[in-house]
Amino acid sequence: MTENVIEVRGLRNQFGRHVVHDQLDLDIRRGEILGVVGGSGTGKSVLLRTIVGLNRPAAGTVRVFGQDLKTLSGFAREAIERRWGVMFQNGALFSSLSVRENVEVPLQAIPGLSPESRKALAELKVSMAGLPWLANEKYPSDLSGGMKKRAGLARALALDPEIVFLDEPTAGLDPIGADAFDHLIVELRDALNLSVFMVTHDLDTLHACCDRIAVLAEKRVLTTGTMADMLKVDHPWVHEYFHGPRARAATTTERGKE
Ligand SMILES: Nc1ncnc2c1ncn2[C@@H]1O[C@H](COP(=O)(O)OP(=O)(O)OP(=O)(O)O)[C@@H](O)[C@H]1O
Repeated sequence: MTENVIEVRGLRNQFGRHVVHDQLDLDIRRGEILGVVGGSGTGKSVLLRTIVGLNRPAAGTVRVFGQDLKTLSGFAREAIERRWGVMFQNGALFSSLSVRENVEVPLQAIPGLSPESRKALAELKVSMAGLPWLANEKYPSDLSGGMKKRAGLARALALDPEIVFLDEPTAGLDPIGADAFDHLIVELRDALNLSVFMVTHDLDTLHACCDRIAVLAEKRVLTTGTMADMLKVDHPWVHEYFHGPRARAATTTERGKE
C-alpha cells in the first residue's frame, strides 16, 4: 500500500473575511513528485506555508509522517521539521551570507557537528544542487536567478530531508535553465527517494517531472491525478489550463525532448 507522508484534512484558511481554503483535503505519497497548480490567488503558496507550519489554519489537520503537527511539543515538532526542506520562490537566501554559509544555517541544528564537517557537508549540498565549486563563496547578489534557485535547493537539502517543498522552482528561468532544473529535481528524487511537493505554473515541468497533479480551485483540491487524468477533467478552468494553447505547446515541444 502507498504510504502518505502528508495528509491534509478539512483545511480552512482565511484572512479576515477572505476564505482561501475550505474543506481542503490532500495526500502526498512517499516518493512521488506532486505538482500543485491553480489559478493565481487560489492559495497554493498558503497551502505550502500551512503544511510547513508558517501559517496557522483556521480549521483542519495536517499530519506529516502520521503525526498531527498541532499536537506536537516543540522538541517533537523540530524533529519532524528536520525531515523536510523548503525552497522558497526567490531562494529566500540571507544576503549577508555566502552560498556555503547559507547552506550551513540549517546544519547548525546538528549537535556536535564540527565547523569543518559542517563546511564540508554544505559544500556537498551545493554540488548536489548542480552549482560549481566557485559558487560556494559567492554572495546571493552575485548569482543569476537560476543559481539562486539552486542555492535555495542546496539549503533545502542540507539536512537530508525526506520531503522537499518547492515554490515555483522554474519561475523566471529561461527554458534551458528550467529544463535543467526539471531534470535535477527528478534525479534528486530518484537518488534520494524524496517526496516532492511542488507549486508550479509551468506546464513543461508538470509534463517532465510530476507523477501526480493536484488542482486547487473553488477553495479546495478540486481533483488529483496523472497528466492523462487531467486531460479528461470536465471543469472549465482545468480544461482551459490543460487544453489551452500553452498546454498544446508543452505537449508538442516538451522541453528536453526537442
Ligand atoms: N498573510 C496574508 N494576509 C492576507 N492575505 C493573504 C496572506 N497570504 C496570502 N493571502 C491571500 O491569500 C490568497 C492566496 O494567496 P497565495 O499566495 O497562496 O496564492 P497563489 O495561489 O500561490 O497565487 P500565485 O499563483 O499568484 O502565486 C491571495 O488572495 C492572497 O492575497
